[in-house]
Amino acid sequence: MSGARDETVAEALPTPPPIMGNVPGSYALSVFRERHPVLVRQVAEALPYSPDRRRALDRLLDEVVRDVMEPLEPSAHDAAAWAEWGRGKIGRPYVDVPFLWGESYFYRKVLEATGYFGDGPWRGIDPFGPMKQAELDGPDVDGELAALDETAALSPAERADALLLGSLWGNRADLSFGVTLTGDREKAADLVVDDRPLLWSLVEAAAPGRICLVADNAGRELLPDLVLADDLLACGLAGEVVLHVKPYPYFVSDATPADVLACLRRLAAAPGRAAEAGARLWDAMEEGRLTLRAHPFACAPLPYAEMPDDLRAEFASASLTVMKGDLNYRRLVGDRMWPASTPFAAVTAYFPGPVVALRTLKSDALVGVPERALAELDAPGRPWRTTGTHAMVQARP
Ligand SMILES: O=P(O)(O)OC[C@@]1(O)O[C@H](CO)[C@@H](O)[C@@H]1O
Repeated sequence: MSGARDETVAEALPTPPPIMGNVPGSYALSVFRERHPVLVRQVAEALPYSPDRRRALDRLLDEVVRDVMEPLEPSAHDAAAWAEWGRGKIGRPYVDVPFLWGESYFYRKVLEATGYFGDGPWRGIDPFGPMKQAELDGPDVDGELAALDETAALSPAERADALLLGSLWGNRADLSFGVTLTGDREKAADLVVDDRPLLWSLVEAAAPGRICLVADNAGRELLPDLVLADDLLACGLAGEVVLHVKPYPYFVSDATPADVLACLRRLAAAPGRAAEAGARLWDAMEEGRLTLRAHPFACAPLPYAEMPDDLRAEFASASLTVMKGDLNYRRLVGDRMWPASTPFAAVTAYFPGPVVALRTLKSDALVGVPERALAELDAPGRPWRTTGTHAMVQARP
């Protein structure tokens, strides 16, 4: 696809309005009204915060319930950046600004309340750490890692595909490395779009390429992401995997460098093939074949179309960028009210290289689904766009 043609396609697309939180009955409104207050209470209970932090969390709860975005403390290291991004937004209700923006700001305010960037003892303490740790220690993970041993019976192509599906469904956070072909067929049936053939042709054509894997959640999603990265490196489909994570805690479970290390340790401590993968990944990090990035833009309230030049150059130099999860999908397509049949290639034409989205559907942003498929999905009258029951693999060369 030539760059010139991409721009023409992009220009031809009318840009729909952003998804907002102030639409009665919408998923976005429920996030602000129901999810955020609960989350603030959960964070407050997860650690023995000192009285000053508890008061700050109470104030945040009040802010969320009153629904007015208050400014960051002027002393915050990033106060100026947020004031600039938030021009015309701060002071308004969370629900009256674009959904992506309001949510992002809320997570920044959680870190302010818990003192994550402050000078006190809570500096650098992940407020979502206890939840992440509980997930990683949970009994399900043992079973999921043990199931990796079943991949020994598969051909390299079957194994790569099974691990890809494990990584994809890991985004639902109830992943399973159920790698039997029956399991794969069941999972494939819930794929709203399945561009796996294009994905693998891109990977193979560039092998051993440099693959950027833009991670989403820690724990039970990051483990299968790492296992997939290991397989790509081990079978020579990738010469280098660049794993992009968040520089600091975000959207509850988003992966940070500390979470990557926790997952590597979890793999190394497991029996069987999981431990072997963990050992290879450890070596790959030491040798620079698996590298970590934690770019500040990963926590910016902005779509990828507005990414800074250094990140653009990074993605441009990759043979493929894989975007994991719902939030990355929203940022990739701009979190707008696209008619769902709008072509994925047209919406992502701005992206500086081949790109694949691996995502379970957990919010309203949706493109690239043909009208007929939409009608079939809508027919039973059950929600499918925001429940995580369906997934998609969308690729653009
Ligand atoms: O990126 P993930 O983990 O797949 O999904 C994150 C997400 O579903 O959680 C939010 C609800 O708080 C949504 O706005 C958002 O898209």
